[in-house]
Amino acid sequence: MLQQVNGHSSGSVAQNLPLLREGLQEFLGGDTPLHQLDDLTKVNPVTLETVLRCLQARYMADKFYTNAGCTLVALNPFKPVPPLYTPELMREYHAASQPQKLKPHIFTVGEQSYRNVKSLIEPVNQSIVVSGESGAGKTWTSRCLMKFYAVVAASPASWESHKIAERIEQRILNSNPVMEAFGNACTLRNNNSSRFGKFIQLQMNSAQQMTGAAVQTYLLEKTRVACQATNERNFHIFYQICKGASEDERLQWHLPEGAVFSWLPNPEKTLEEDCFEVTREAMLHLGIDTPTQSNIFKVRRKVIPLNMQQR
Ligand SMILES: Nc1ncnc2c1ncn2[C@@H]1O[C@H](COP(=O)(O)OP(=O)(O)OP(=O)(O)O)[C@@H](O)[C@H]1O
Repeated sequence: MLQQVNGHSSGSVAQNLPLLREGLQEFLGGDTPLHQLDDLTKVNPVTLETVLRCLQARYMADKFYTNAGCTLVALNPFKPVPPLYTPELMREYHAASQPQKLKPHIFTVGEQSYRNVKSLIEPVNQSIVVSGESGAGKTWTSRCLMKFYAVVAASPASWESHKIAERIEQRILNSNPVMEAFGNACTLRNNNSSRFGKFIQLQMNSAQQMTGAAVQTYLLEKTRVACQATNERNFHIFYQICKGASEDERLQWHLPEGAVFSWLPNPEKTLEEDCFEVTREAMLHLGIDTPTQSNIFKVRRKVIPLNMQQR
């Protein structure tokens, strides 16, 4: 797309350079401030510069979502923006007669897919592809979508079914900390980088209420357990265990207090992801009881920590 300018192929760009520059000046100096362009299809001429300038202007104005036709471009704000993700806003997008007319948002994408399922006589599965480079915000965006569906697709009629829906909702949200503890690690680009791909399936009944979820994972970077790049870390779960195990558990799991392990580099980095309690709590909600958890966390072979070997 970016190789074509005003309908001409890149071969004729040189001849049209003055025209292009003129168009560029006109666009950049036009009446509409760039941050107000909420759809990249309105950018003209379509060049790398105009698209990036538009996204930059929107980013500076705290507008992190921009449409590009039927695709949504999400910029990572790299700061918390709580008002952008409130349940009230979710309901606003859900209740809107034409959500696509509201400001670009991941909730528009979520709602559109939800309506596509709902509106059809014979429901058709809907897929949302979240892609981008490491640290772009894919995990964040998927979490947002799951929260969105947990809110909008869980309003059943009876108290009993309400309780069931609430449990499913809680389980869906609790799958995130567990998957992230076991499959995410701190890398140079992202403190909470997913080292695996995932296909998340949310299941609904004929009344479009959430009835379950399934997650398929693939391509887990298993080699990270034994080998990590300089300044990167192993999977979060190992640090969580080392930092969060109780005294009894340390004895049981052969993890002396203050032990240093060569396969756990950079333990001094304190990350919010290092919270063992959150993982355990989430596992409990998923139906993994404490004895089963203990079996998972147990280090079966006696591991001699580095600093103990020197003594
Ligand atoms: N919409 C957002 N609002 C606030 N912070 C965000 C948002 N999106 C991303 N972030 C921040 O950026 C960090 C990286 O995002 P995330 O982990 O989702 O990237 P990713 O694309 O999944 O990366 P990887 O491919 O390495 O797993 C998050 O931990 C979070 O701090």
